[in-house]
Amino acid sequence: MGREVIEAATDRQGMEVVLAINRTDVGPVAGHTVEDEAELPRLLDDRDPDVLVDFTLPDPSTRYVEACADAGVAAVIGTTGFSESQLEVIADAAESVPVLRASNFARGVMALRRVIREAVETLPEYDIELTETHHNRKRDAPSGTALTILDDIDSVRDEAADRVHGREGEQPREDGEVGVHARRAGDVTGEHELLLAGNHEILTLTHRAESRGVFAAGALDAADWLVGRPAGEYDFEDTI
Ligand SMILES: NC(=O)C1=CN([C@@H]2O[C@H](COP(=O)(O)OP(=O)(O)OC[C@H]3O[C@@H](n4cnc5c(N)ncnc54)[C@H](OP(=O)(O)O)[C@@H]3O)[C@@H](O)[C@H]2O)C=CC1
Ligand SMILES: O=C(O)C1=N[C@H](C(=O)O)C[C@H](O)C1
Repeated sequence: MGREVIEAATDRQGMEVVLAINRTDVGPVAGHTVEDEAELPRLLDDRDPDVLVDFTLPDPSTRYVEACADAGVAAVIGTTGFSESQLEVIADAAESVPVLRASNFARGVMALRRVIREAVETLPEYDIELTETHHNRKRDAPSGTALTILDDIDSVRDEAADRVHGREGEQPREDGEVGVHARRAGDVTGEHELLLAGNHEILTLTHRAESRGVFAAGALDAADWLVGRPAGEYDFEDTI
């Protein structure tokens, strides 16, 4: 994703890449020298970017957002898989600078989330199963988007659902539970499908990302929107 973001930002009118970092030396990307992430605090002071866009892992991501808070730089976070304590670090940073975190920067997923909330409210008694499919290199499961969708479901139901991750052996479905299934295969960019079933009918709502460019474009839209906002935590939905 880092590569996608650097390339998209380089091509975008009105945007300038003043700094690119990575853990390992990967050579130049889109003509930009990629520098050592250990140098981030100094580089933020020297280059003075308006905003940092991060797609890495939870541990580096929280270190980067702390560095942004110290340097007064806004942060867009696309990384997924944070623990509760790491989310607290992000919330602390957001007391000093604007921070926008989203598990999925595809606009179609923003629309999917709205439709899912509507469908779950309209069909309160229906069984729900959520399936996500990603490439075989993805580390976190279920995906960040799946967790966001599960929170969306809880937000419109009277009670938080029991999340049942896969099923094995004697495990009949309980009322109100939501089955969650993570598939990892090949080069799949990212698919999320919510199935609602009951009353002799089935409704499936699916989003399929066809290229990682869609996430980079959304993250840059978010970056553009975030610059100049007051300190605080923001969501991709706030940008619409
Ligand atoms: N919000 C959204 O729309 C999207 C979110 N994502 C999320 O973005 C994240 C990154 O995804 P993706 O680009 O596919 O993952 P990759 O594994 O391809 O890249 C991870 C990056 O993090 C770096 N990294 C790994 N470990 C460390 C470390 N300990 N310290 C510093 N840097 C480290 C890697 O550096 P190195 O090159 O040295 O290995 C690499 O640049 C994931 O959490 C994914 O779920 C992905 C797509 C869309
Ligand atoms: O790791 C990925 O690739 C993706 N991760 C995000 C997630 O965990 O939801 C978003 C997208 O589905 C691609």
